[in-house]
Amino acid sequence: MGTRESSTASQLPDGVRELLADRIHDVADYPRPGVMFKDITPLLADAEALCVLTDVLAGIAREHGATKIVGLEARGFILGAPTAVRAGVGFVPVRKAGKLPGATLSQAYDLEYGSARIEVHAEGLTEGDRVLVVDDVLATGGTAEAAVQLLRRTGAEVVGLAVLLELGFLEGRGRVERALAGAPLDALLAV
Ligand SMILES: O=P(O)(O)OC[C@H]1O[C@H](OP(=O)(O)OP(=O)(O)O)[C@H](O)[C@@H]1O
Ligand SMILES: Nc1ncnc2[nH]cnc12
Repeated sequence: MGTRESSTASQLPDGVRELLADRIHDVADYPRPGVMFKDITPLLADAEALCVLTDVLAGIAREHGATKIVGLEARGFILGAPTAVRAGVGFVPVRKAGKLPGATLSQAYDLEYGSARIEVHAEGLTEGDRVLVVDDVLATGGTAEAAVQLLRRTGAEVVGLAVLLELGFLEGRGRVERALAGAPLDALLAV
């Protein structure tokens, strides 16, 4: 995968950028013609890369004083849960509609390739929680924007969003930064 430097302040230790970037593979025309899908499964399958990625994300969580990690279904769960363990905080899932058993708050959004609705348990977060949102890819920013808006409605403070990879050409950063209202957006890699 060809990458440029992230436009965030995230400083990756020597060699880590390559370790991660080399294990994200391009898949053309998936899931729709015209989409270049960024497949993170080779990275997940590599013990060293997964461990390093989790450590970097946990470092961001500590830096921001996060008390909870929120992962966005589904790939955000894979990265978010081990990050929470490493950071010593709890994990809260934001799920696609209809998957959570309790009372939920809900938010609709558009994707690069479709539209969807996300939900969180209404009592999963409360005032006083400091939330770091974790996901794999920032594309159009629709998912992250909706997640930040949804999480604010719980009363929690969103202290940042951390993603493995930002697709800069889709220009999602602006809308997400507006939603974050000053909280940092850390993208470890950007193309
Ligand atoms: O910035 P956006 O344009 O909103 O796109 C980014 C989102 O799209 C992908 O999730 P997807 O909804 O495809 O679900 P998955 O993780 O379940 O595959 C990705 O994991 C992000 O959550
Ligand atoms: N091009 C892409 N690759 C991987 N995940 C995505 N989520 C939205 N767009 C994506």
